[in-house]
Amino acid sequence: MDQTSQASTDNAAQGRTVLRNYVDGEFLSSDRTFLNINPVDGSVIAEVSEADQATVDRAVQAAQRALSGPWGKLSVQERAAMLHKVADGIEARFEEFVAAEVADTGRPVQQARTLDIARAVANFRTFADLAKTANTDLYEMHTADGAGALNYTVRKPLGVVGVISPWNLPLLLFTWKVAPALACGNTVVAKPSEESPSSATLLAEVMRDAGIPPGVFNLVHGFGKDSAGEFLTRHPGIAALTFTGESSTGSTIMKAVADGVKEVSFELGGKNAAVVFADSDFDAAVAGVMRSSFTNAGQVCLCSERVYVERPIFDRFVAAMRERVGQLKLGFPHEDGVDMGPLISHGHRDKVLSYYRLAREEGATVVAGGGVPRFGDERDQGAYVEPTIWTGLPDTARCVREEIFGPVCHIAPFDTEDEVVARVNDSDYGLACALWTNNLTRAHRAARRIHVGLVWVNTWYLRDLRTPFGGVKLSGLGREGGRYSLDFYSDVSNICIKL
Ligand SMILES: NC(=O)C1=CN([C@@H]2O[C@H](COP(=O)(O)OP(=O)(O)OC[C@H]3O[C@@H](n4cnc5c(N)ncnc54)[C@H](O)[C@@H]3O)[C@@H](O)[C@H]2O)C=CC1
Ligand SMILES: O=C(O)/C=C/C=C(\O)C(=O)O
Repeated sequence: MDQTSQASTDNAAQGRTVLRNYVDGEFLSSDRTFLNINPVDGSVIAEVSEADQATVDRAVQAAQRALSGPWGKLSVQERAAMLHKVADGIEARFEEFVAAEVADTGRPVQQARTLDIARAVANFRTFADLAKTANTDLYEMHTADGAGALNYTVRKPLGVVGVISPWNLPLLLFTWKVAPALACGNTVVAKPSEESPSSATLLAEVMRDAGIPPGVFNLVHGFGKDSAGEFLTRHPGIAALTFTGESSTGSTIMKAVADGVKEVSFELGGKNAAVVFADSDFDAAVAGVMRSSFTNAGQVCLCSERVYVERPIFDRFVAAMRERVGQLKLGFPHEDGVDMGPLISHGHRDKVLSYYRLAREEGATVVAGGGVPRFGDERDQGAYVEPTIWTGLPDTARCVREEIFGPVCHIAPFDTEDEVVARVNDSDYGLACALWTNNLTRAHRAARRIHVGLVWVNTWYLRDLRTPFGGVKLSGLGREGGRYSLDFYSDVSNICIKL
């Protein structure tokens, strides 16, 4: 039997916290729960109420009703003001959000502060302001009678938007979709990853306290198949579905929404390259590739798992990377100077370790890492792996072609720009690429030839939220960011007036 309450959490019989769903302005628990595990030491953080089909139905119906309630009558300026209140609410409880994100993922506290939670605030502020200041198109046209006509476009909400997000940057990616969806006047039913439900549950409290009307933001917890994820994607009441996660999940979701011809926006996997030319600033390139390979234990879709280095500097580059990887500090999230936490789960660690084994079978030279660190304390029950560097694999190796999503890169030499561009493009994925060179002409030329959605030159993961973000090939469909988000989360209608 479902129970409603004003509190996002409850206590289970064992004294554990239970995270609840948030539907139509009420926190809802269910009989069926799953465990939320801390990947630092394998301990239980909380139980999570899994939303069943009836709960998802209730959430979608509430979201549909809310479209014609007070929310639907707000001006874009009023909506934007409410989203700024949500951002204020996150800031007011900043350290609680940091703690929630750190508990679910084991990431360094410093990263949660400077990247994850800070970006969640920025997502709400940015899309509130963009929606408020967005312009629309105007086309004057000639008509036979000489009087002419005016065409202008208006943006209307799509309706109920389904949001499904992953565990790697939990609140950042959740709010990257929820914020623009709301800014455009939609209502939302959102499912965070089953691996990282805590920060989204806190966000529901912030939404309520900021005065977001009941039904406008609904949170459902659960898994994908036969659970809240699939119930949401198959629901006839949603108008559009936005998803970040694995490419194969994107494909499954696309089939699920096909019958209803729903709009989709997908940010999917990557097998991104970093290319280091001999004319680059060597130290900056080493530092940049360290970041792009090992940030968040390699669990960012933008991370570089393929590194190509021009042959004259190849040996020196590999040696510098080996030295730097040896200095990375793996540890507890709260430790001073910690660089890397565990992977998200033991399940994901099994996957990453299977590639560590495969690399050896495929003939890799293991330059650094390749195994599981031993700490001699509770972290040995956690999901840590060693940051790892390989060399010596052919471009056909599975470890060079498949997304691993861990702290690992393969470094290979190259001889010419044409050759490296072809090798970078020889991938089923096309999300991001980082180029390191001091030759500006080459940077522009290569950047245009590389078939990805995002190219960084002499930097990596430098984000301006107004820019288009997304990938080609198996890496995604559509673009979000700035006006691209406004376009996706709105129905753009043309109004033609004969003068
Ligand atoms: N941004 C990225 O590129 C990400 C890539 N991954 C990769 O994917 C692998 C699997 O990780 P998962 O967390 O299982 O990713 P996933 O793509 O299966 O899960 C992402 C989200 O989709 C939901 N989901 C899964 N199957 C679904 C379905 N059939 N219908 C509706 N929703 C569904 C999940 O519950 C979660 O909220 C990882 O080992 C990693 O390699 C994982 C997370 C993010
Ligand atoms: O900064 C962003 O908007 C997104 C970053 C990372 C991902 O999308 C991902 O890892 O999936």
